[in-house]
Order: sequence, then C-alpha cells, then structure tokens
Amino acid sequence: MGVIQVDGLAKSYGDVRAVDGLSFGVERGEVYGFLGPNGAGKTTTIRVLTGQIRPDSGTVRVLGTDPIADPLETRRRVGILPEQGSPPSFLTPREYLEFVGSVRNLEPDTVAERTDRWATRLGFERKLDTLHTDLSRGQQQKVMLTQAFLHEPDVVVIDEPLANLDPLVQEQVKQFLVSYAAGDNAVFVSTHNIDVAEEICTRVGIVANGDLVTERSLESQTVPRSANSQASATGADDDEPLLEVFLEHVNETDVRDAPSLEQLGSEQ
Ligand SMILES: Nc1ncnc2c1ncn2[C@@H]1O[C@H](COP(=O)(O)OP(=O)(O)OP(=O)(O)O)[C@@H](O)[C@H]1O
Repeated sequence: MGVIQVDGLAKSYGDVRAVDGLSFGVERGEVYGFLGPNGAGKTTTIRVLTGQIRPDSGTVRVLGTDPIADPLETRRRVGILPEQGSPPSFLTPREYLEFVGSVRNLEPDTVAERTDRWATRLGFERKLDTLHTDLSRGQQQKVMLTQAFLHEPDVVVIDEPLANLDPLVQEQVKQFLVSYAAGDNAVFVSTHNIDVAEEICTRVGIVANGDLVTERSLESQTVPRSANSQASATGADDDEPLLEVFLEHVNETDVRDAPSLEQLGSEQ
C-alpha cells in the first residue's frame, strides 16, 4: 500500500459535487503532482487527506493512519502547507517555529538548529525576530514552508508550494522538494503550474470535475529538469508535453459535461 491511498472519495457541498469518486495512490520516493483547473476538487481532496474535513464516502489512508477517524494522528505524522495559510501575525518566525516544534514533540535544540538551517536556506534569517505582520507575503510563505518540514515528516502535503516566492527561492524549493522525496519520503503537491509539475514531479494526476482523468509518470528525478536537461531529453516515460496532456483531458471533460447543442436548443 502507498503512503497515501485514496479510494472512491466523494465530497459534496450542498449541490456541488466537489470530489466525485476519486482514487489514487502515492508511493515513497515520489513527488506526486495534483494538477487541475480551478474548482477541480484539489483543495477539497487535500483537506480530506489532512483531516480537516470529512468526506461523504470513500476511504483514505496516509502513512497507515485514517484522517477521517483520527485526524490528529494524521496531522502529527505529515507536514502540511495549506493554501493561503499564513503564520500568526502576533508571533515572530522564531516564536512560531518554537511553538510548532513543541507541538511536534521536538527537542528545543533540534528546533533551533532546523530553524537556523531553513532560515538560511530560504533567506529569512534576518527576519527571525520580526513579527509576521511586518513580513512580506513571500517571507511568510517561507516560514510556512519551514513549519511543514520542521519535524521532517515522511509525507508532506503542499498546496501551491511556490506561491509568492521569488525565482531564486523557487529554484531552491524545487530542488529541495525533489531531494526530500528521493530520501524515501513522499511529497504531494497541488498546483496549477504545469511547468513546475513537469519539472519536479515523478508522477502527475490530472483532476477535473472532482475525478482523476489521467495519470502520467514522468522520469525519475534527482534534480529539477532545468538543471538536468540531458536526462530530460531521454525521458523514460511518455514524451508528450504535460500541457498537451492537460489540455486534451481537461477539454474532453469540459466537453463531456457541457450541455450539447441539442440540449441548449431544447432549453430555449
Ligand atoms: N466550503 C465550500 N462550500 C461550497 N462549495 C465549495 C466549498 N469549497 C469548495 N467548494 C466548491 O467545490 C468545488 C471544488 O473546490 P476546490 O476548492 O476543491 O477546487 P480546487 O481544485 O482546489 O480549485 P482552485 O484551483 O480554484 O483552488 C468548487 O466548485 C467549489 O466552488
């Protein structure tokens, strides 16, 4: 069984069927990209995976835990970077990371060492003692990335990992995500960014209208493709650009769900 296993997941909000019988699995060593248009059901799926909402039906296992029955245990075991999450405005990055570390049962020395390492890696070391309210959106995103990895979880679930980051930091984060997964962990990334998915993911699931419409294995990555162009030219898997796969499948879905001309005619 994969470190993430989802079977027949469904979740509606009133009349809106946000997730509609979704099934997929993620193994150790993978950066799994969850790609889909606006409203496809990505955030809803992440919220179920991380024990934030209960689905209507389906089973979910994350590192053997059941986020529906025992959401606290799941959240202890995984790292989570939520969409539009931001650190508390009334704390500094150091205070917030100390808090996260204590909730995760880390030794203070370990937290201090990892905080310094991440702050240096992402370039916010001079902001460690500044209130979050006085940090830029990108600086806050760096702190949120740090909290997701602070306890070095086996599985990390990230909604739009590169939001608000400058290009230099984006490259660092992409390389980090690839190397983190390669260390026998798994990274689940939801993104709209097809280029990023193509660059860092070992496998991509394309989701539309609440269901997986196709999956695509990309070559095994040790560094992002931009720094590994020779390897990407000899991709072990399908050579069709991901953008084309995406447009093909998402358009098909849209066409399938759109009313036919006959239906439109009969409604007039
Ligand atoms: N709390 C809610 N109440 C009602 N409808 C909701 C709620 N949350 C999501 N939806 C609807 O469920 C569907 C799936 O939303 P979801 O946020 O999961 O999509 P998404 O793929 O993450 O979209 P985006 O890429 O725009 O963030 C959408 O039609 C959305 O309008």
